[in-house]
Amino acid sequence: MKTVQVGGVTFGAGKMKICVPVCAKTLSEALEAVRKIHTTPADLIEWRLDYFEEDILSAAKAVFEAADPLPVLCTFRTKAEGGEREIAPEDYFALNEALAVLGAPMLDLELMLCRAHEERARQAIDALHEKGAVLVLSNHDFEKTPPRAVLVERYAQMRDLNADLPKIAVMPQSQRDVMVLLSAMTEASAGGAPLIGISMGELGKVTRVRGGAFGSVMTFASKGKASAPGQIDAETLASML
Ligand SMILES: O=C1C[C@@](O)(C(=O)O)C[C@@H](O)[C@@H]1O
Repeated sequence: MKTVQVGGVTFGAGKMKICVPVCAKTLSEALEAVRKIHTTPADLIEWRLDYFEEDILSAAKAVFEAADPLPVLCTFRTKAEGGEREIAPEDYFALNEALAVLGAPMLDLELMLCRAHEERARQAIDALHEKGAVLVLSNHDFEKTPPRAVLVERYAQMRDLNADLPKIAVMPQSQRDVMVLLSAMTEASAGGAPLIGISMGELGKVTRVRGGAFGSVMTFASKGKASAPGQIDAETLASML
């Protein structure tokens, strides 16, 4: 498998990397959450910016420094894709560019927002890469699992937009849906291209543990507040992996 390096973390080599989200409203809550994550086997931290109620850019350096040596994935998850807050598209791209300037090691941009504002998105993506940030392009469906061909096509669109790590998280309604996601991941990662795939909820838990066998290089686990249905506690997941 091709690898993607972020600080001391090599995605695509060895086991799936464990990412633990921080869903804090204030900087002091975020620092406390980061401290707790350091006691877990997490490989990296996701800072969910849509939960944060203080000034993101003023807090960013303190969060990155507290997390060190773990890299931080900065994610503003929009309401449309299951997040806490709305944001105007220009503010969204500008925020991500500013975070890259401040040294964010990894950033998550949503595929649908990027496609709806493609020219602006490509400009932002180039700017993030110029600053050395690793880009996760993501897509979520908290209701259902779209057909396999749609999922494969979305992974391809993410690669076309220069994603380093394309990511899809969808909700299964049946066991078959879990297999639809795994099958789409297998096709989209053929040839060794790394990606991330998650089937959420109870039914999908198997993908959070065994997704690595189907091309997934990262899995999300919880410490305290989970950021999505089906997330497994970080220590438990590490022992399962
Ligand atoms: O995209 C994802 C994956 C996720 O939704 C999950 O299912 O674990 C959790 C989110 O915090 C993250 O941004």
